[in-house]
Amino acid sequence: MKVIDLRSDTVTKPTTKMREVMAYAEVGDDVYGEDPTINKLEQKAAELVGKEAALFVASGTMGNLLAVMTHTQPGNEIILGKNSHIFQYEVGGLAKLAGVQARTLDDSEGIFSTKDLLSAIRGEDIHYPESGLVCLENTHNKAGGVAIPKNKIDEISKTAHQHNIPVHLDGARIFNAVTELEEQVIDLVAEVDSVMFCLSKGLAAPVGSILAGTQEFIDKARKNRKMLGGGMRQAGILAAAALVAIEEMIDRLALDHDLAKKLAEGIDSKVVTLESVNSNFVILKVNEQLYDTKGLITELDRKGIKVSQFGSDLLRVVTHKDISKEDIDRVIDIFSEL
Ligand SMILES: Cc1ncc(COP(=O)(O)O)c(CN[C@H](C(=O)O)[C@H](C)O)c1O
Repeated sequence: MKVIDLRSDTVTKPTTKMREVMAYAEVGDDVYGEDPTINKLEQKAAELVGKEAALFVASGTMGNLLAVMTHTQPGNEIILGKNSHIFQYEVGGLAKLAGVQARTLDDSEGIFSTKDLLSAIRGEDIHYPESGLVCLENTHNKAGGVAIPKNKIDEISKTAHQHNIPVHLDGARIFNAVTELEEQVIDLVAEVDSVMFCLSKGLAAPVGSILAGTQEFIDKARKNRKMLGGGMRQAGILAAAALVAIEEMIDRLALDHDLAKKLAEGIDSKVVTLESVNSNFVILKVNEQLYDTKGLITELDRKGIKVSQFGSDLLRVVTHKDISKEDIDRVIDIFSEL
């Protein structure tokens, strides 16, 4: 039976073209800055998001950790959403490895308010840590893949900058955000100081993310990456696939969003109701009178459908390039039969 894997867009497999270019990639020792394919990727990625420089890293988590480490000093307090990926799902790296404490704000709608930000920014007081960084996320995972409009990103960034605090954007799915908002990515990230975006999710590269910012910031982040053991040698093999990801896989994200909408509109089931659909995320609420959520996930898995648990009675369904229209039709049928 064919498995329809809707757990996440992290499961995307590289395209045939990615595998071909990986095989013939021109490589060198990237620790010495001599991998031509990495250099080309970092230059193109920086241009793509309108920043001075960019760094190829192993994962989105590493990119976010490097941003926190590089913007802050140990002992700083960083301000971020209580539902942010950096706070919820990055293993406490900001405390253990960056030595900062988290000040969380309500980002249930995908971003916190300027009012809440102002109340969290530390003033001068002998008792206070310094507010060292503000982190945002777009699209926002725990808010259901919601895209945050430019004006909200800019408003928070402006307020942070008025208090000399830098802003990092966790843009793991920033290209899903621009697809949803029909914005240019350069405009959407213009006011943030650093942005991380994932190559290995909707863009389907096998590995990696990009961290972009000023040249000075990226030079420091590169050194921090080396300290974390993230200096890579002939990484052009991975960069070749990443170049295909940014050159060819951004425009097709609209297809994933269309399939998410198709699923949301087609769901007609006694066991789940539609909670939300944003970008490539569909959130379903389980009727716990009929199924407990974990039991339903197991039953779906038995039928060849993989989904994620997203809350006590919520499922997350994420569409991506390896999901077809026919797959979505089958998922709708299976839910209607349950
Ligand atoms: C907003 C955001 N920022 C960062 C990351 C981390 O990226 P990786 O470290 O997995 O490459 C993720 C991954 N998200 C993954 C998923 O959604 O399946 C899991 C939860 O880690 C993310 O959603």
